[in-house]
Amino acid sequence: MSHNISLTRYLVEQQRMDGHIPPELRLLLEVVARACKSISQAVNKGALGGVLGTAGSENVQGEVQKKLDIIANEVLIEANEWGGHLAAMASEEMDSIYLVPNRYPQGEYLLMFDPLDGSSNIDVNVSIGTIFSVLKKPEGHAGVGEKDFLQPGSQQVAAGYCVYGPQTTLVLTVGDGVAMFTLDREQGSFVLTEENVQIPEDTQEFAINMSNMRHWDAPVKRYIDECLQGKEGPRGKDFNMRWIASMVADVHRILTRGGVFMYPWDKREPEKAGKLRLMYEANPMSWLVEQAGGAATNGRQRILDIQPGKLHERVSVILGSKNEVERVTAYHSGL
Ligand SMILES: O=P(O)(O)OC[C@H]1O[C@](O)(COP(=O)(O)O)[C@@H](O)[C@@H]1O
Ligand SMILES: [Mg+2]
Ligand SMILES: [Mg+2]
Repeated sequence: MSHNISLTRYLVEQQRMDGHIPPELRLLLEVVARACKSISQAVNKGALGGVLGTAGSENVQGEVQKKLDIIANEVLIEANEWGGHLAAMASEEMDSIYLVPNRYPQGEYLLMFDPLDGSSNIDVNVSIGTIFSVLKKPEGHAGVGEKDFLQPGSQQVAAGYCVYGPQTTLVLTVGDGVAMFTLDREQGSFVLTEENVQIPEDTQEFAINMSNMRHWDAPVKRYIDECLQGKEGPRGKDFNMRWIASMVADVHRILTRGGVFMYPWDKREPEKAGKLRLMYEANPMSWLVEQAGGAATNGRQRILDIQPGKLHERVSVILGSKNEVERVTAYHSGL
């Protein structure tokens, strides 16, 4: 593989190949990438740029917003609203959908994002990221409303994330495998560094917030308990554990070397299906993981098959190496 293929060239080639992606989608993804580049600059400046700390406000889910949550949200909106490819956007940080203003050309795509994932890691200089997902506006009616966004993840036409870590890496799928692009700061462009990413089917590494153990449901307890028994237990092998608390960084590790990630339903807030958001976190990550040969379920059902009931819907998430995800899912049906 040549290491000089820019994101633009990769997308142009995807567009040419059997018309894999339409030109409007290619341009939209380039704008998202440009916004990520700009968020990456802000992240890099840290205290020097005055971007650390809280903003003194709360988002729609009652979470305290960090300055960077708001900055990243604004960067994504400003970059995308005038391009002519979008009908509307939705974000973890906004109560309702954002319609492209009338003064700008209207498009046929819907963009969803978690502008800054891993907010608790911003101030401690640990990897954070942006997660995004693109749907097509359903045909047959004028205008756009929240209902248009309520499509299962299997309808996504593009999904990806950008992780701001020791390197800034953009990871993308348009339904033809997963590709990774590293930001070359001297050139100012994302360069293809990994194609056809594959997650190994087996793993000896799990990611879960162990402090919630006493609140989990029996199938998750059983799975983790068996992992912890290591060589002496029913699994017959030792397991390692990682928990970064930025989903974007945990998923990036899994796409790089395998593993299983879980943020299951728990008893702390039993009325919520989970902590993570279906539209901005679970759907895009699940599609990437499936495209890399892994699996993603909520314990009972494939995440990409879930019909969302509302924009800010939450979901229980188990994703990563196929055999482990299948095992945890089987435990949920009592097997
Ligand atoms: O602090 P906890 O409960 O372990 O939660 C960590 C999880 O919360 C999240 O940070 C939620 O994302 P936001 O920072 O976008 O709210 C995930 O990225 C991560 O997996
Ligand atoms: Mg998040
Ligand atoms: Mg967020």
